[in-house]
Amino acid sequence: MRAEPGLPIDGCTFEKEVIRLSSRVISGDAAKSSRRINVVLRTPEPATVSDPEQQLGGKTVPSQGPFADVMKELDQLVGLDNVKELVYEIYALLQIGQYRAEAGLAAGQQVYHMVFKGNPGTGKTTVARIVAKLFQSMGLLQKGHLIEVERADLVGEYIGHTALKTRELIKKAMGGILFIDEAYSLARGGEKDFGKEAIDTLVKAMEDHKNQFVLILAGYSDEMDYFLSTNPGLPSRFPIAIDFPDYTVDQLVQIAELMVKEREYTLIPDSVMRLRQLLTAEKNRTLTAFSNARYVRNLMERSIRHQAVRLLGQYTTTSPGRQELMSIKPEDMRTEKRSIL
Ligand SMILES: Nc1ncnc2c1ncn2[C@@H]1O[C@H](COP(=O)(O)OP(=O)(O)OP(=O)(O)O)[C@@H](O)[C@H]1O
Repeated sequence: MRAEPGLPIDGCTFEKEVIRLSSRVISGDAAKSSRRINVVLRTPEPATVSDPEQQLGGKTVPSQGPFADVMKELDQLVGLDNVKELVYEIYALLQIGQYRAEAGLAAGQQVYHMVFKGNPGTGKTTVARIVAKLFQSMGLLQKGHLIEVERADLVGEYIGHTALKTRELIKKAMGGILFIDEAYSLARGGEKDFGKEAIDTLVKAMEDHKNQFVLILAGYSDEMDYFLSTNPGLPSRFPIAIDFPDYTVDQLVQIAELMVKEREYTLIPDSVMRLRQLLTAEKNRTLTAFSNARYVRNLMERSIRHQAVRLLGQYTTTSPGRQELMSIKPEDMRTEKRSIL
């Protein structure tokens, strides 16, 4: 993937004061910057009477165009109300920013680097991918792709190697989002570790390539809080922090139903009951490391395999009917990892 030059902007900048993010907003030096930038804003068409509308977290947003498609994708995610509200606020900010620019009013620059905090499988990567597309459709990012990396991708083996590897990935992320999973591990070895070199290179790139890419640091809540508290220069550079709480059993059941529906399967009522039992037991068993929707996805994929084996055993001379082919039964839902595939 080739790096693209800077983001096109068109005299539209925004005041930090305009945004009130429901998730935590950390005021910072970067956010205080009042330097004017040129941004071509492809702000979504305002909703009109002839323009059918859709809802996002109870708010009305346009239902046509690329922006609308991404909003639809976001709205289909189960729960995540804080994320949906935040996205609506960014949308509102851009919309009003455009009206302000048209009215000749000044505006400050907004910084969109973020911290995503939560356990595995709580939707951090999924949301980051949607945010990338959303920012592209809003004209904030040129390409809207996501480069997902972890410590091993950034940190090298000798002096200078880390800066080289990190710069290479930043280059790939230009026009999109650089998503660093388990970002706290960059501070693992303290001052002498090469992880420190990766952090310094990232901070420099955030200065040198303002508005050309968005950096998202993701990881467990406690570890991320500790990481940010031990790197005092960092919090002010990440004005948006979003918590991804563990899903409830009800939400996980909804997610499971969505996942099987996408594959044209259904959970019969007894299977939903079995799923509830399994989820409750698993949540109690792994208090801290429960992998949420990822656990559900693995369980559903395993159940689909078990259903195939069951059906093949049952139907030796005839083929199963449509209903049988679609139904996941309680006996298909087993937690052990053993599998034929
Ligand atoms: N709210 C949701 N609604 C529907 N599906 C979801 C939701 N959250 C997560 N998923 C699905 O669960 C799976 C895991 O999600 P994702 O990879 O985004 O989690 P994560 O927080 O990034 O996990 P990790 O930290 O382990 O990488 C994906 O298949 C994703 O589509």
